[in-house]
Amino acid sequence: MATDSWALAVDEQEAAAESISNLQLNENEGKPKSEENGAKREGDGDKTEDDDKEDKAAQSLLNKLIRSNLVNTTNQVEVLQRDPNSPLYSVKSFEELRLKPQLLQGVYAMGFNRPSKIQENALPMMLAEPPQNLIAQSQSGTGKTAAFVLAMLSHVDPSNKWPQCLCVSPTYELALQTGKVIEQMGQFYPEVKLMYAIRGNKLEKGLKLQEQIVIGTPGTVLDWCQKLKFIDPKKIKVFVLDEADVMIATQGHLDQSLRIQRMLPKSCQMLLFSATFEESVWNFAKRIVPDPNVIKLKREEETLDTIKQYYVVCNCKEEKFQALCNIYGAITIAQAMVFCHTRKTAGWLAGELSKEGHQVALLSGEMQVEQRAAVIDRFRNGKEKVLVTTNVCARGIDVEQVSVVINFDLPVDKDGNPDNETYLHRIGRTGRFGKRGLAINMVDSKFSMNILNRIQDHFDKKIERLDTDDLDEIEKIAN
Ligand SMILES: Nc1ncnc2c1ncn2[C@@H]1O[C@H](COP(=O)(O)OP(=O)(O)OP(=O)(O)O)[C@@H](O)[C@H]1O
Repeated sequence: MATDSWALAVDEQEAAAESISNLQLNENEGKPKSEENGAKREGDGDKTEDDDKEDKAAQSLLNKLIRSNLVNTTNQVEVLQRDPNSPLYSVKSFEELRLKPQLLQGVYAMGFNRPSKIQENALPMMLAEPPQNLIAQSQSGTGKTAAFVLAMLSHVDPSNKWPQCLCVSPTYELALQTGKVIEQMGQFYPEVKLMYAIRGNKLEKGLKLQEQIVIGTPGTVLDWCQKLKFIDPKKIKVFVLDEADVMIATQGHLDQSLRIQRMLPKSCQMLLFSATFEESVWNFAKRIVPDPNVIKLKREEETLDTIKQYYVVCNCKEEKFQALCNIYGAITIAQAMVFCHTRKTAGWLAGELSKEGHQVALLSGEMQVEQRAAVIDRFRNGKEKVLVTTNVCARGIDVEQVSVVINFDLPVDKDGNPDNETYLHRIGRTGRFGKRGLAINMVDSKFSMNILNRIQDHFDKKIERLDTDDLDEIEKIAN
């Protein structure tokens, strides 16, 4: 069915366009000119680099908003020291870091008992004297933000009433989130003040900032350093560039970040963080951070080993819905995620499931990031038992407790080929959890049967046929 890939492409563009225009609508209010270069041309259909950046930024924000704790990993941290002869320090407790008591109190008040894997190595390096430069990469949720926030707070001298730490984030919303962490961790250290260099924060001409830490987006930070001179860049001791992979997706941000970096003194400590580390990020990182120490933490791989996979053959979406109802009638499902191609199908399906008495949450492309986070949060807290979504909305979101995943439509890319990566991400689990899961794929045409076969071949894992009219057979899959 050729319309499948077309529908997906349309849905993706539609969703991207809307989430972007939502973000951009907000962003353009009172925004300095220098940051308006990312505006999307309405209706041009093609995804631009800026759209990708907004996708990434939105995803990163979503992850932050819904994350309640640290992502654990069994992988080992890889450390490349600038000076291989100097001893490699790592710490197993926050006490070993000899933090200021007010900061230690802040760390514990946040519920942190011990450093995360990345923090074990990154914190001693960042807190060392003389200061060391660092490039660190690890997946979202592994404790990078908390690490550099602690480093910034440790390095400021509160008796000096001028900016000493500068942190740049790719978007207004991400800057606010990081700001919140600074405020939380510094809650017992009220002498240290924070200023947001973000759109809408208009200061009087000629003002000199007294706050020791400034967090903002590259355009505004650059203006404040260069044009408006609210900040004297020569007095900056610590420069943090967060979410480098999101940052470089926009040419403007990349240039602005480099221009900020060039205004800083040679002695300034440069720190750069990224969730991913493709070639482009690495090239950018090396330009921002001279003589770096490098810390990398590999992402935990997902696997299909503990997942039982089935497929159901149907003729149309109504039959697929009926099959879904039969499955629900036969086995107890604590929580399920159902993926559809288009927002229209997702909306329709959520409506039908509600009519059947299911508590359904719908994640849809027209929702703002905060609304999406609220839906995911409710679902994670068990307020709804079924989450119906399109792939665009749920990409990158981990809802680990879900034991059943239903592909109401199989994942295909824009050319109509199987999207194996998305398939794995939807139903796979990281080895560590090892929880058994159930995946049910709905097939409704020769096209989708072919996609299913290719996915099966790709992973070399059998996907069994399931007859949803046979209640006994369905019951067996639950065991
Ligand atoms: N040492 C720790 N112990 C317990 N929880 C922690 C620790 N460090 C961070 N956290 C918590 O873990 C979550 C993820 O941490 P953090 O936001 O620093 O990760 P991150 O790698 O910066 O993620 P992202 O790339 O999404 O910003 C947060 O809720 C944070 O409060």
